[in-house]
Amino acid sequence: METGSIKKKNYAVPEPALRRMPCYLAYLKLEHRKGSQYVSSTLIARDNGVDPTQVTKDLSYTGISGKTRVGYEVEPLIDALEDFLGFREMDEAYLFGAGSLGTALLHDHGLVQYGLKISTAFDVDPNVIGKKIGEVQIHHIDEFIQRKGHGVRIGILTVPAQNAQEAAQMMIENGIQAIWNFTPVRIVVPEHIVVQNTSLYAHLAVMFNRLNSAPE
Ligand SMILES: NC(=O)c1ccc[n+]([C@@H]2O[C@H](COP(=O)([O-])OP(=O)(O)OC[C@H]3O[C@@H](n4cnc5c(N)ncnc54)[C@H](O)[C@@H]3O)[C@@H](O)[C@H]2O)c1
Repeated sequence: METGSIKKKNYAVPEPALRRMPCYLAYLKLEHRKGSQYVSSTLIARDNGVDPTQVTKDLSYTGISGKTRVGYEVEPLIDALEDFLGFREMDEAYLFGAGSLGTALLHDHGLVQYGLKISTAFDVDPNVIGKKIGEVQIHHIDEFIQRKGHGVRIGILTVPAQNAQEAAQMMIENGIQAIWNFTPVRIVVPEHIVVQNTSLYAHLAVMFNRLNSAPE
């Protein structure tokens, strides 16, 4: 794996396609483990609940196309998807707020497989500063400000909602260019800053709604 900067910009690719690609990737890895050498777009479509033409279109962004009758060669497609999604380059991130969610993310081994390594965590609580969670040391937020210019461009925001905007501002002022925002606050940032909002609860709300409106 290379260490690198924030992944190549693939802005031309629609977001729904980008969201489907990690699912195809996980599926292809399972197929690879089962010993499959080729897999058809029809099969990928069926097993992922997507239309086959959609699968072909989504996968065409990687530059790989299927062969008539046999479909896609599994291994090269895995490589192409991982390259395309930037999962093979390792980006370094700082985590802000090492509380209950921050700790869970620090314990997650999956992030590294997807090209994100949390190297340091920052907090304001004297009870956690100086401790280690997994391999990651927790420092006082002031140390981040002193580190300005150290080249880390990704920040994971897991502070309480009431501190989110202020923390985001401080992150940006000190070189963070992309914020993975787990707080429920829609933080206001300059246009050039990348923000990705993520909420487990939004999906939970959808699940409850679907469950409660399902026909008897
Ligand atoms: N997106 C999701 O699915 C999801 C799930 C759970 C929680 N959350 C949100 O994540 C955030 C954290 O939740 P939690 O349960 O881990 O809270 P928590 O109270 O356990 O942890 C928050 C941590 O942030 C620290 N902190 C406060 N101000 C800070 C600052 N300015 N800089 C750095 N650290 C600071 C606190 O000391 C604490 O350690 C909340 O905004 C919560 O709403 C989102």
